[in-house]
This record gives sequence, structure tokens and C-alpha cells, in this order.
Amino acid sequence: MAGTAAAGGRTEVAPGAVHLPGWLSPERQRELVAACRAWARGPVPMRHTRLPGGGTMSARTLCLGWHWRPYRYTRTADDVNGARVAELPEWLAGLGRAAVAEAYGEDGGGYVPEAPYAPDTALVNYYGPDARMGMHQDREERSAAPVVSLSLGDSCVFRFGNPESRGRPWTDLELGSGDLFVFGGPSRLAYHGVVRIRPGTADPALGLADGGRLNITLRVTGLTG
Ligand SMILES: O=C(O)CCC(=O)C(=O)O
Ligand SMILES: [Fe+2]
Repeated sequence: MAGTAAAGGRTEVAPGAVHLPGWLSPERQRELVAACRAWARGPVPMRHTRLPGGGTMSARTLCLGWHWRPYRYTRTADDVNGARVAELPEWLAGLGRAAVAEAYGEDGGGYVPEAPYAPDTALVNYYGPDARMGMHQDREERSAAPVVSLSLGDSCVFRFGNPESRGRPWTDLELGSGDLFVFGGPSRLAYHGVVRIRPGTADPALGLADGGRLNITLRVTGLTG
């Protein structure tokens, strides 16, 4: 996929969990920020997701392909405005395929059960300076295919743990703008979260007028309909 640049090496944080710093070129990052801005206009706006306990998430989220809310996927955003979410564009699915190939090798390293990797949903999270995300598993998907995470804007401290519990062992790492993080295989159900944002670390040229951090995760839901 054109526009990607392996700038900063590759670290395997846990088995099947790979961090590639600076994977997205600055131009590709700007394109993704512009795309997020367009998606945020609708048909379903970006919103603070309501949690079953009555609270709301501090990050704001929008979905493509399938709408996620705690704790299931639907085609329509029934907890927002009832509209059907926008399609996941093929170019974004293609970027996900390139990401998996880069992280694991062309054959998916045994971590992609249904090759080629074909994500059918994207969750876009926007974090203001005080937003964070508690330790959780991504487990509403019925596929064991990896999750692809792309970060834009402000850096954050990302905590990547283990599949057994929210507790230690975990690794804290910095996810900066353009970084790719892929987790699959034995790490597919590892707990993870965003501990803190580092406000003001984004390059202003990225086009995030009010700063903040964007994260796009691509997933295979394993759902039909
Ligand atoms: O913002 C991130 O880096 C992680 C987002 C995440 O874990 C999620 O959307 O499930
Ligand atoms: Fe997650």
C-alpha cells in the first residue's frame, strides 16, 4: 500500500503483539485525519459511548461498517441516532491488510485465520487531553483475526497486558502519531488500555485543529447481515 513507511523498526511486545513506530507517512497521517473529520460528520456523529452502568467513556467514538456499543455490534447506531453506520471503505481495509502483512509477514505468521485479512469494522476514538481508556478486552468479535491499531496526533501511554486478567504483567509503551500496533494470535484477547494522553505532542501540520489523539482500530467481526 503506497504511503506507508517503516520508519522505526519493529518490537514484539508480547507474542503476536507488534509495535511498528512511524509506520504511516506524514502524508498518509494527514489523509487519515481528514477522513476521520469527514466520517465524524455522519451519518452517525462521534459520541461519548454510554456504558451500561450509567457512565460515559471519556474518549469519543465513531464506527464504520458495524456499530459497536458495550457490548455488541449492530448495523444501526441504536444508542445514538438510529442511523446505519457508513461503510468501511475498501482503501481502509487494504491499509489493514498491508498493516498485518508488515507486522507478521505476507502469510500472516499463522495469526490470520481467514487469510487474506479482511476487516469489516473500524472504531475511531478521539481523545482530548484528559481522556483515557480503562483496561479491557476486544472480545465482541466472533473472529480470531488480529486487531490493527493506527494512532494519529498526540502521543499516549498505551498499556498492553495479558489475556488472563486486567492486572500485571503488562507493558507500557508510547504510541505516537503514525504508529501501528497489531495484536493477534495469543495476544488477541489481551487486556489493554490508554493510561494517559500527552497533550500538545501532535504535529500541528497534521490538521487536528484542537489537538488530541485519534486512534483507528480495524477488526474482523465475524458477523454477517
Ligand atoms: O486508543 C487506543 O489506542 C486503543 C483503543 C481501544 O482499545 C479500543 O477502541 O478498543
Ligand atoms: Fe480495545
